Amino acid sequence: MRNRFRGITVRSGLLFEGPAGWGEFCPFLDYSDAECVPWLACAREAAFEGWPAPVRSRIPVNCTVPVVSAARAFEIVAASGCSTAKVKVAESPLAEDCERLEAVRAALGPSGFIRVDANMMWDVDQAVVAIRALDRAAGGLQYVEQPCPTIEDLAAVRRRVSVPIAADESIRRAEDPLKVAVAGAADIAVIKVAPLGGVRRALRVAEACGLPCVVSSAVETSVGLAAGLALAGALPTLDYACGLATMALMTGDVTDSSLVPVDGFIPVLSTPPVPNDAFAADEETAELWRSRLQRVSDTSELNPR
Ligand SMILES: O=C(O)CCC(=O)c1ccccc1C(=O)O
Ligand SMILES: [Mg+2]
Repeated sequence: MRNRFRGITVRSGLLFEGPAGWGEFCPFLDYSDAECVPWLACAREAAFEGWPAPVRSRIPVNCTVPVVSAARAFEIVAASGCSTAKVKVAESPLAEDCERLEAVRAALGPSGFIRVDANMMWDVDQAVVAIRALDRAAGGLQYVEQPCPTIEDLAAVRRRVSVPIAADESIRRAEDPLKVAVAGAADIAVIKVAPLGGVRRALRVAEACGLPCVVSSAVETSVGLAAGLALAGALPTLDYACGLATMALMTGDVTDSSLVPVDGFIPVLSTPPVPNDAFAADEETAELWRSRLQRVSDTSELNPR
């Protein structure tokens, strides 16, 4: 990673090939075997089944701004070519988040869209105070992603602020993402293809939640990102830019034709890109992933869904 993101500085995962192409299995290292089962289903869908036909050929995307200085945030947004920026907040003092948002607005100009992601860091009162300040600093926020941990808290915040609320962790870490009732608690659903078990399952979650969706990545290589793009490409409607421009967060990729935005859009591929040997893991890391794959495979046979 170019910067620490979600507490990590190095991303690792396992790529495998099947008759339909390459799949990426890359749950974060702190996830339990049970929580990794849908990630494996997503990789297997790419490798063995392929994806449903898309209804659009390119996806508008946001650039992602980690917790960096205001000056660096300006550079990231200006260099991205994107007219929507997603900014990580709540990990640094509110005044610093506000400065970063002012810099992002300066880089985007008045017509750009700014969204923030708090990754569940606030309680309801903190969220209300912070969202009002951030909305002012940004010159208007498009939405705030997962301000608080629970659905009840999202609903409470939503009643007290005018900025729309997006649910992320509330959906992807739910016991059953197909049954989670976010409609009264959020205005927008963030859906991620790997934690939701692949393109087909994520499409069902999108339909079940009944909200406009934003497809976001889990910081995969271009192999895994292609699945997210397939999901964004297959959604019946897509009203917002997606969080799939995360290759820019990484120092490199495993393909020569990296899925990075051009003029704010990334193309939808019909099959995943074919990886090369760049960033091949050391033997210890490879063994960790082989045994993880075996355990998660065993777990998914015990709990078919
Ligand atoms: O949405 C984006 O622009 C980037 C993806 C992102 O923020 C993310 C990436 C990995 C894990 C969690 C998250 C998140 O949205 O919280
Ligand atoms: Mg999020």
